[in-house]
Amino acid sequence: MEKFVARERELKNLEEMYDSSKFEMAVIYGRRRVGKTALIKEFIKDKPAIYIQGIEATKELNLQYLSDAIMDFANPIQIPTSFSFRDFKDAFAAVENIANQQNKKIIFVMDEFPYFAESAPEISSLLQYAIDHIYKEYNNIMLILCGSSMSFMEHQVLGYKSPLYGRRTGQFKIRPFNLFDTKKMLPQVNDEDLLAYYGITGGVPQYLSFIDQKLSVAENIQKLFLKQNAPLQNETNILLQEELRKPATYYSILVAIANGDSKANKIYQAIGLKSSSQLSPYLGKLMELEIIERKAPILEKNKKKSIYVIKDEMFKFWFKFISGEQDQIALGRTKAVLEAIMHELPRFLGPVFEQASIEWMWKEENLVFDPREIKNWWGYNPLLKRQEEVDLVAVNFDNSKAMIGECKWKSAKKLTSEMLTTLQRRADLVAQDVKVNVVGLYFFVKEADADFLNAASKRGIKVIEYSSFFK
Ligand SMILES: Nc1ncnc2c1ncn2[C@@H]1O[C@H](COP(=O)(O)OP(=O)(O)OP(=O)(O)O)[C@@H](O)[C@H]1O
Repeated sequence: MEKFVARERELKNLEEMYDSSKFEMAVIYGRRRVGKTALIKEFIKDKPAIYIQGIEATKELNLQYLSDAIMDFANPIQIPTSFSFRDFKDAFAAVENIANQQNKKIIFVMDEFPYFAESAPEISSLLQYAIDHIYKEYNNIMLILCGSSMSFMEHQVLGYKSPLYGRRTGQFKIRPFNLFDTKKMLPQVNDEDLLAYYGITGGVPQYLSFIDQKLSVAENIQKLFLKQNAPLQNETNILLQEELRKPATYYSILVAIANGDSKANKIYQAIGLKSSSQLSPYLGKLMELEIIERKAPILEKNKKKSIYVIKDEMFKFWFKFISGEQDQIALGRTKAVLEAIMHELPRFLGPVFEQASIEWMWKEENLVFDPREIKNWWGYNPLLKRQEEVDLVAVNFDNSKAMIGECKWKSAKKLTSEMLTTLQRRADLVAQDVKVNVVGLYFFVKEADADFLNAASKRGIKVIEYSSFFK
């Protein structure tokens, strides 16, 4: 693996758990390829740890591998034998015996926990027994359960119906990298290309690890999606198949959303379902997996105003540029496909830049107030008789104040003073609609020239150039 980067907060919290004088149980979960195992390996690398990964196999084989891991830890130089514990109960008890013998706190990691539970459904109850009657008595075990089946981890491990409910002392939902962590992974890439890679991969560490920093963006797109056996050519299908029973229906829903159907009543019609209530379980599941999200304008209470959009950036890129071209790609006719992607890419990066600007705002310390929420806003402008949108609205703790921002991923010469007027007009519209006092206007741009900076400054609008994000 490349050099491990980011995850500072998670590592610090895990360290604190390890240093405590009590039994601790951390639950780590998140999307596939997001770096759960990498985080665990980094955390345990210089600590006494029994690490075992569940596999899609029988109970006997999972127990055998667990037994091997425990015996290896207890006696690393022993010649391998085929000893196996009688059952998981004995294996869990043995972990405690070893910790007691060695007289130190040990970490016991069960990675891919859902595979253990599939092969041996009693495992959660047996683990609960071990925690309540053994581990909590001696306080020298830190247990880590990890899994990428998010629904399994959320319902069967964290949920109140699980025997393990209430045992965890720390919970870590691992998310893709933001722009700033993405930069740590691709330090040699220039900032402009960085935004493209962030947009294409959604900051998922494994996808970032496929990027060759010496190649151009076009060459990397070719390498990741278009070449024969390209690692992401079929990744969305693989993920849908792994997580869902009826991937075909989900696939059609994603195609509909990617084509611009954002309301439930449009989506169910587009895919031939009978009603929007038939659609809801599918949408629910896709939201749980964080592939799509339901969006509403900031501070909007009326649920009817919400729309569905693809949240996972890699899915967004794939459904926009790859899904319709699979036949061409299979035939190796990728030149025109790549040309079309590169032509559309700046537009695709518009919303990515909005997201990056929001992340800048969350991290910036010298704002007029600390935001409680930062989101888009959209609504009807009665004077212009049309819908208007604002890229970024940040509100303070009691929703009384707002900062308003517009984001433009365009070269300096395409910026005009009308754009500043539009921002001011829209800020007034937001102020009226959500009853806030606007205390700051921001214009986020790729780059700006002196004329634009002057014009903005005269109107009290702060211009934030993309290059300053990293200072
Ligand atoms: N913090 C990190 N720093 C550098 N590279 C990372 C980091 N996290 C993940 N990676 C890269 O991403 C790859 C995938 O990560 P990992 O296998 O840990 O993901 P996972 O969430 O356990 O995935 P899965 O659920 O699919 O097994 C790693 O092999 C590594 O190349």
